[in-house]
Amino acid sequence: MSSVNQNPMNPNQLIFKTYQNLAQCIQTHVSHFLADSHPPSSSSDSLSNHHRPLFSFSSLPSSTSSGDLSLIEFPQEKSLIKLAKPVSKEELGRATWTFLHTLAAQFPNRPTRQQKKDVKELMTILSRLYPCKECADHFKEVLSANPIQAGSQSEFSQWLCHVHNVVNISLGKLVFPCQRVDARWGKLECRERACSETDKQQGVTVSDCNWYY
Ligand SMILES: Cc1cc2nc3c(=O)[nH]c(=O)nc-3n(C[C@H](O)[C@H](O)[C@H](O)COP(=O)(O)OP(=O)(O)OC[C@H]3O[C@@H](n4cnc5c(N)ncnc54)[C@H](O)[C@@H]3O)c2cc1C
Repeated sequence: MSSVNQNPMNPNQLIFKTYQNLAQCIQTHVSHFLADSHPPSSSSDSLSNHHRPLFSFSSLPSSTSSGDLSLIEFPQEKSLIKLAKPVSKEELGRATWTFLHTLAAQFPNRPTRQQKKDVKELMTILSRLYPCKECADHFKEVLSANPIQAGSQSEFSQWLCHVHNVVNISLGKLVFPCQRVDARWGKLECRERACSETDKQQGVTVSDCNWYY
């Protein structure tokens, strides 16, 4: 006896069967996707699973170690991305003062003419480009009443402490004791390049030769 199908499908049945297979296929993929969207129990599992979607909202961690910041983990990238949220005037101010006082703490004891010019320009540019307009305008006035002094590291850090205090006073904040500025803003933990032979011959200190260019 031949094994040929004795009941061949008519064209309508064939089309119906094809759609049925297609629907089943889609259903299978969707259920795999949903299963993948739930985070696995260990972080190593999550990193080795290459079929996970890049991220899905259902897999967002409910809380993070960074307090109120919302973070999305990209398992394959092993990186954290902060969801954008507006930066407050206070946060911006603290970050900028941190940058400026840290810069002043690293400033050379014997700055070159170029370095003195650079910090002066930096302050002027800051007073023009500072992202908070009212702060920038106020800082312009502060600078014109208190011209920058950057003849040495201590001169620059004391001047900066003074202008920060001018801003503090205008905001009704406490005045910082500038004799304590070195205790508050110490040296930066950063790998330093070795001094060249010329630097050493000229008696340039390690902290200063990192600055010479
Ligand atoms: C150039 C500039 C201009 C600004 N202008 C304005 C403005 O017009 N209006 C406004 O609302 N905000 C302004 N801000 C922001 C404001 O100065 C503060 O940064 C913000 O209010 C947050 O204050 P804070 O109390 O957390 O400490 P911050 O003043 O940000 O100080 C940060 C830290 O620095 C230390 N510190 C404080 N004073 C001194 C000092 N004199 N010397 C050394 N270290 C010090 C303290 O440990 C303090 O915690 C300005 C910021 C900058 C950088």
